Amino acid sequence: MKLILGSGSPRRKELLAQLGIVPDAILPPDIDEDPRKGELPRPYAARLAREKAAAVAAGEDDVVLCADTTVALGRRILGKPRDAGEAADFLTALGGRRHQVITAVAVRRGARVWARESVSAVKMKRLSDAELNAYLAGGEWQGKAGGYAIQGAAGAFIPWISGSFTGIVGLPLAETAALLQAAGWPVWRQE
Ligand SMILES: Cc1cn([C@H]2C[C@H](O)[C@@H](COP(=O)(O)OP(=O)(O)OP(=O)(O)O)O2)c(=O)[nH]c1=O
Repeated sequence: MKLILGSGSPRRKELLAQLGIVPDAILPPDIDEDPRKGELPRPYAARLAREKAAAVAAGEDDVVLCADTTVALGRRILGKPRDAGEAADFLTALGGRRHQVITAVAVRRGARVWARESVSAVKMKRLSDAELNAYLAGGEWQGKAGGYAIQGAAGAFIPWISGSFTGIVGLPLAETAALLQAAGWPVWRQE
């Protein structure tokens, strides 16, 4: 039995390492991440996590772990910005309001799938032009849902959250540990 992390996200590898887990392989999935027409953020994240888990090639007895993080502003899905201009639009829309961060996790072993979602609320302050421009120039928005990373400089823009910090960063560890255990992966084995 191998553990395959189906993710190219360095955050997910690091969060897994917090549990002392080092995957046997890292195989980033390649799927279409376009939302369907009218699709709501939570079902969208849940669908993507499952599709990622299905797309990773693995042996019958291997455990595949995948996740998807989506930022939701009401019914609107904010994915990874295409460029700095889109990141600026996202951050301007998020500033001064509360939004949700959904991370869906899917664990697959053979044909069986265990899945859960973690939903957190995040308040971002309204950004001044100087804050926005400096943040964009720093490049941390790249590859991050909603165009920010709470674990970096954008932590200074976030006075309040309710939910799971690890979920916002990309892999909710409470849910992940429970799903891995359910799939038969010994999370708490003693060395
Ligand atoms: C909101 C937020 C997102 N993120 C990141 C986590 C994810 O890597 C990314 C959302 O994109 P995802 O599509 O969930 O993941 P990914 O494309 O990085 O990797 P893969 O599909 O191969 O697993 O945003 C942060 O690092 N910090 C944050 O505060």
